[in-house]
This record gives sequence, structure tokens and C-alpha cells, in this order.
Amino acid sequence: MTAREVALQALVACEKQGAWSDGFLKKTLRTAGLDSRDAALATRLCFGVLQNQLLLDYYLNQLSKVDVGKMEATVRNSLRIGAYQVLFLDRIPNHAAVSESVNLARKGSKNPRSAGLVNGVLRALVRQKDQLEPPEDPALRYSHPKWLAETFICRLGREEAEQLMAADNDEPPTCAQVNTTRATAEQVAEALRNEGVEVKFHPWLPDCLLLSHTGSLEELSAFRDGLFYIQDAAAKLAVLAADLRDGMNVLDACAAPGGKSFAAAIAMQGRGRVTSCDIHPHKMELILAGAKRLGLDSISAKILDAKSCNGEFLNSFETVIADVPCSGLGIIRKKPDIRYKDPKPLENLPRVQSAILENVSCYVKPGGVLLYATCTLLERENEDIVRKFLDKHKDFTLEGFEIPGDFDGAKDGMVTCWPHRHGTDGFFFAKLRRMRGVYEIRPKEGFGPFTLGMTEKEADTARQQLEKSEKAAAEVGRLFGRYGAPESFQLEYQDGRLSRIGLNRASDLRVLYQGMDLMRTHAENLIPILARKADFRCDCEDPELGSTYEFPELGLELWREQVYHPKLLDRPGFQELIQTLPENLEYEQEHGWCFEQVWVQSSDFREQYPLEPGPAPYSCPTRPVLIHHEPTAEEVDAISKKYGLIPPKPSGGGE
Ligand SMILES: C[S@@+](CC[C@H](N)C(=O)[O-])C[C@H]1O[C@@H](n2cnc3c(N)ncnc32)[C@H](O)[C@@H]1O
Repeated sequence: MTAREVALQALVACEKQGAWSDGFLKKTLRTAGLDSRDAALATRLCFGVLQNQLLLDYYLNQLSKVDVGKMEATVRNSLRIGAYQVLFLDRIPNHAAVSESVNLARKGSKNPRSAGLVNGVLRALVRQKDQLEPPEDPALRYSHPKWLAETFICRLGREEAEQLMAADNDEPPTCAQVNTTRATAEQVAEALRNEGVEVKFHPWLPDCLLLSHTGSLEELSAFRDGLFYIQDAAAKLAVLAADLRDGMNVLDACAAPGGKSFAAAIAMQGRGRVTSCDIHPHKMELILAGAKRLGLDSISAKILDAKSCNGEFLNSFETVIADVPCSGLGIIRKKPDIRYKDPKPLENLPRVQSAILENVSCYVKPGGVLLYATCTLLERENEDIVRKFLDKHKDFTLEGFEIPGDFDGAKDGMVTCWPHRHGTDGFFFAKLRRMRGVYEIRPKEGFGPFTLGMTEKEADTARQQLEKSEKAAAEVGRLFGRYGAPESFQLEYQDGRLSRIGLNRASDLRVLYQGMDLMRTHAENLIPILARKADFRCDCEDPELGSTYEFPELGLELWREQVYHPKLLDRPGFQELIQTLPENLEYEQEHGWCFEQVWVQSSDFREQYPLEPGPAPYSCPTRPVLIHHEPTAEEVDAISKKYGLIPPKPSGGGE
């Protein structure tokens, strides 16, 4: 078979059988016996046509009397292969491009007139190519179906969407992730260079090498020796966000072919356990063969449907990775034909993704991490799934993370990687922390297992019950690098009866009041909402800049160590503070934007120690500006969305 015949066969198979270009091409190349130059040409022709298919058809239709869409698949694709060479490949002479395509049509079509048609259209293309005007419509220009181009434009604006679609048609880098259980990045780079591979270190991702001139990867001894595996930088980042540590028990719920499992096992340097599950039995071998090649004995594989509950896994893993099946529209660079798939069946994916996330969330130990990931850029499969999940599951919250590279959203726990911005695949991941405790405050009564007025003995009994689960949580916390006993309730007594119940902020605790997270909602959003429920007093003349807030009718008190409010950015004193040391801003925000302690207390406490409003910080004239208006439904909704909360139910009357 010739290179062009291989390309034609792959293109026709993509159209007719819905085969994946990369998989089918690799398989055909293996049997076709082409040398490396011809194999590269076949690949370029197949990918080049798919990357530019709509644009090629647009030009061909201007020159052909027969609509390209109505031609026999072999003839259509012979024409596209020829047109691609004429328009995009400088090194192939036009006459060769034309005559080779005529041969393809002659051999492949039953219609004796096909060869003549291909000859006529391609010769016209050669004559007129310099006069052809590129289409205005970006969907045609970058060969993306209209619905997808519109989705990208809607999200990014036209200019940036065009950059994304252009990047989708670029060649992706070959990223090798170093198996650091076997060798360092430098050692692997040297081994590869000795085999004639061109190697660069990834500009921002450690232990990642960018390869070119590899030939067949499988034949490299560095590959056979398990020194690396192939994985895009974005997919590796997702695993890094989970912050895996030695000794963890990790579940990869949708694991095949195993990339995230390998990254997880390597991140733990083999000192942990990874259970890699997939629904398809035939894919087990991919995971096992990869793990064996890389020498990662900590990986075991299991056939399992991530949508249905496996009792043995309940509350069992410090980290669960849900790299769910998705539309794959972030990896168009690697699978150029994925964009042409029928969009209708894709609409069902969010249902499957939600079902998987819902089910595997039960496998996370309290205090552990649930990582949701996709290789798509559609919000309905990404942010929307996560938000819907968080609305329903008060025991999970987004958690920020640190990763290499410059990614918006990392601090808030959700990242989208973009081919045109980051040079990675299009990828999405969100890190969710399962809370060790979620406590809804009972106004004037208590929270958690404690009730105001309890005797010390009763409170002790309640605490002992709690300590059992705290012990297990401490173990999970230890694995995540949080040493010591988890923060627990602070109890204060008056006349032998419980009079104050307090809790400190912790990454795995949540205190709610009517669905609002009292220690994760920014104070400037939280206070106005609480103010519509009850009057408050605070320790500052400016009611937006208090450190302690008391809501006597609720028996509730909130405290923060520092005070941060966006309006402080205008104040000279605050400006001076952050200009002296820019890290100060982060510190003030960390310690002052949200409350750090919640107390439920009896009224006696503040009667004895009333709050005295002091001057506002940063030596500015005080101008109370807190508006005691009822937030509108839209305001409440916006805040709830921002923090992944269920909007508080409107309380019945009396307000
Ligand atoms: C995006 S891929 C996973 C890629 C893999 N994590 C990696 O990094 O190499 C999604 C995988 O989910 C599997 N899958 C689809 N539905 C599933 C289900 N209900 N339960 C478990 N696995 C499923 C598919 O077979 C596919 O291998």
C-alpha cells in the first residue's frame, strides 16, 4: 500500500464506520509496511484533511459541478487528499498531488468517470488557488462544525475562539512523563537522545519531556524499559492538583488506558495503593500492561461500573479520581475527527457524568479528595456538573490547589486548560474536599452534637462519640500532611452548663446556616444576608469592617482575626501595607475575608462583655456604608452560585 492509500483508507473508515482516525491509522500503518517517511506522509495527509475538511470542501464545491457531500466516499476523500496537498503542502509538486489523487479515485471507485472528475476539479484548483478567498465564517475557516464554533465564540468571544480553533488544528507536542520511580528526567532525556530522539524539557512542568523525531515510540528502549509514559501536561496537572502523598489509598474510577493511575502511583513513588477500574473488560489489559512496563506494582485493576455502588469501596479512599467519559472536544489536536461526531448523543453525557460523580463520591473517606476531570471544554460537562453536585452535597467543597504553570481558577479549585493559552490539551479538573464534618447551626440552641444548657457530663458524652470519627479523620488529615488532632469544638460553661459552643475554620469542616457556609463566604457577602435575618452588633464603627459580629436573636457570633474588605484597597494605610510586602494582601485576605470562628452562645455572654465599636482600621474617616437592605433574589442567587451553595429558602413572613 502507498502512503496515500493508507490515508484514504483511514479517512473513509472514519466516515463510514465512525472509526477513530488515530487508532485506525496506527493499526493500518502497522500492517501496511511503509517506511518511516511514507508513514509520516500518510499521517500528515489523514490528519491534514480532517483538520481542514470543511474548508477543503468549501473550496472544492466552488470548482465542482457535483456537490462534494453527494460524492462516493472514496472519490470525496481522494479529492480532499489532493486539495490538501495543493493548498497546504509546499514540498509536493502540484502535478504529483493531482495524478496521485486521480489514481486513488480510479482504483477505489466503481464509477469509471470518477477519475476524470477528480482530475478536472484538482486541475482547476491548481489554476485558481491564488484567487481563492478564505471564508469569512470562522467555523468554515477553521473547519469546526457550526454548533461547536458558536459554543466557543459564545464562551470566549470571536477573537479568542478563533485562536482556540486555530490551535485545535496545530500538531500537539509529544509529552513524555518521566517515571521518577526508575530514573530522573535528566537520565531519561539522555537515554532518549542516545536513541536519536530530539528532547526538550517542558517549559513549566517538571519531569515532563517534549519529544520529536521519535519514530515508533514502542520501539525505543527507553520506552520498553518503562522510563516514561505518554501523557499531556494538562492530564498530569490534574493528578498533581489532588496532592497525593505516600501511603494513600487511591481509586481511579474510570481508569483505562491508565494515564492518571500511572501518574498517581508515580506521585506516591510506589508507596501507596491505586485501584484502577474501568467498565470495559478489554481495557484492563491496557492498564495492566502499562503498569507492568513502568514497574508500578502498587496498581491493581478491576472491572467496575462507576455508576453503580460497590459496597466494599464505601468511605475507603483518601483520593478518588473521576476522569469521566466525555465528548473529548479538548483533544481535537490529537483526534481531529472528534469534532465531526454527531452532537446529539453528546447531550446525554452530563447525565452519565453526574451519575458517576454522585456514586464515586461515596467512596471518598471523610476528609479526603474527589477529583473530577474531563478532556472537554463544554461547560455543561465541566463546571455545570461540579456546581450541580456541590448544590446537592453540602459535605463537599471546592478546594484551591497549587500547580505548576499559570492557571486561572487553581486558587478556587477549578481549572480549565486551553490549547491556545497553555499549549496543552483542552482539559478541565476540579478538586473537591469531602468534609469531615458539616454542622448546621441551630439558632440559640447549639450545633453539632452540642446543645446550650447541657451539663458537663452530657457534653463529655457527646464529645466522646465525636472523637471516634475524629480519630479516623486525623489519620486522613495526617496523610494529607495536616499533622496533629483535627480542630475540635470549643466548649465554655457557666454555672456548670454549656453556654458557648465554638468551632474554628478548617479545610475539612463546614458550618452552615440556612445553607450558607459561614466560614467560606466572603464577609461582605455574608453579613448583609444575615442582617436581613436578624439585627447585629460588631466591634467596629464601620459595620463592614468588624472583626467580631454578634447576632443576638440567633445567639450567633462570628469572628475573624484580620479584617479584609475590597474597599480597603482604596485606603492609603492599606495600600502602604500591601506595597511594603505584596504577600500582605494574600495574608489579609486569607485571615480576614471569611470568618474563622463560629460561636453559638447564650445571651448572657455578650451581656457581660458587650461589643464596643472601635475605630475602623487603616486610619480612615469612618463612613458606615453597610446597607441594611434586603438582598434581592438575584443577589442571593449570585452569591450562592459563587460559593456553590443552595440559596437560602425565603423565610415565611415577619422580615
Ligand atoms: C477519559 S477516559 C479515562 C482516561 C484515563 N483516566 C487516563 O488518564 O488514561 C474515560 C474512561 O472511562 C471508561 N468508562 C466509561 N463509562 C464508565 C463507567 N460507567 N464506569 C467506569 N468506567 C467507565 C471508559 O472506558 C474510558 O476508558
